[in-house]
Amino acid sequence: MSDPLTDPAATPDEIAFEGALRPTSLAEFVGQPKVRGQLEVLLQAARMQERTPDHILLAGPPGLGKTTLATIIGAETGRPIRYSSGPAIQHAGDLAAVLSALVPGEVLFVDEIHRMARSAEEMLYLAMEDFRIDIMVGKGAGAASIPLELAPFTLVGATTRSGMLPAPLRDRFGFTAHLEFYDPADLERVLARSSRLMDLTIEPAALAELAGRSRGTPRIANRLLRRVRDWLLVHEGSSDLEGVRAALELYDVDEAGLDRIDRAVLHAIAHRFTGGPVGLSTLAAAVGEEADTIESVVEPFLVREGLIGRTPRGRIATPTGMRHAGAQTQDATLDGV
Ligand SMILES: Nc1ncnc2c1ncn2[C@@H]1O[C@H](COP(=O)(O)OP(=O)(O)OP(=O)(O)O)[C@@H](O)[C@H]1O
Repeated sequence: MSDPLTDPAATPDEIAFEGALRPTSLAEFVGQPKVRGQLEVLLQAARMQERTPDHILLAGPPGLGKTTLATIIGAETGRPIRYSSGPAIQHAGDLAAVLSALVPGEVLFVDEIHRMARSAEEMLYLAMEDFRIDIMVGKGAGAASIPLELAPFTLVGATTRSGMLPAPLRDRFGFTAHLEFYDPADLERVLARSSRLMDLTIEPAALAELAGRSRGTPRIANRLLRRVRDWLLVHEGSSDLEGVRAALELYDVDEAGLDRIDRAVLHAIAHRFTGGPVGLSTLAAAVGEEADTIESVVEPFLVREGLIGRTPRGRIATPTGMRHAGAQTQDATLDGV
């Protein structure tokens, strides 16, 4: 199990908390200036021509605001929004039921769209292009296809793996927004906004500290803020830099945003395997974690921070990573791998 504090995926108990902190307009949406600008033009053009906006694909790692943007697209266009997800659409019939219930102009949000069944994907091609589907009734020689007209709608798909989407589906989106990790200044603004909504007063230096430990991800920033709020309440502590540092120390999040598992992985590569290279399964066994967790949650962050590198022979610690783990560096040329 990965550490829930720094895992970018939402936990079930977070849904209500996240809903309360979700911006409801593009103006309120912090950061991602490029995507915001692109969406503004796209939505305004549709408004001016009184048509449904083009289908939109939101691509990027978890916790960066895809669901939030979908909700905003609904709000900005003044249209109702219906939520679904790839894993919930396991048959073409599941999709037909959703599509046939849409009201004119509705926004249909499909989270994790890359996990939808293949048979449903094919139905979606026609629906996206022509706002109609063919429903198959009967079997064998008596089978017939009945065309069904759909209300015009805007599909907003979200994916953490745009590379896994088949090209014909990707091509049917009029616009793809690529969400990037947030820089610390933007995360500070996310945190300032969230603390206002949570009725918390936190000093700017303390917010900056939290932002620096949030892995470029608003979901993690909000989650750390929630832990700091609890700490302040229980310890009657002060909401300054020292208070935030003490709270994060309790939860094992270090100054670079590394948690217990990140540090265990880095420490194993640096010390046990003397800087690497080491294969994924050996590493997983050494730290007692699932290889999948290491590959999908821990590694991308450590690579992005320049602490480890991936080579054809396995994972290595960079000199920065070796220093972070308190290990001797043997080869200064590894920096920036
Ligand atoms: N740009 C932003 N400004 C303010 N808050 C944000 C922003 N982006 C995300 N958040 C907050 O971060 C949390 C997670 O966002 P959201 O659920 O939209 O992420 P997601 O990309 O859809 O994640 P997943 O891929 O796991 O579904 C929400 O509470 C949301 O309010």
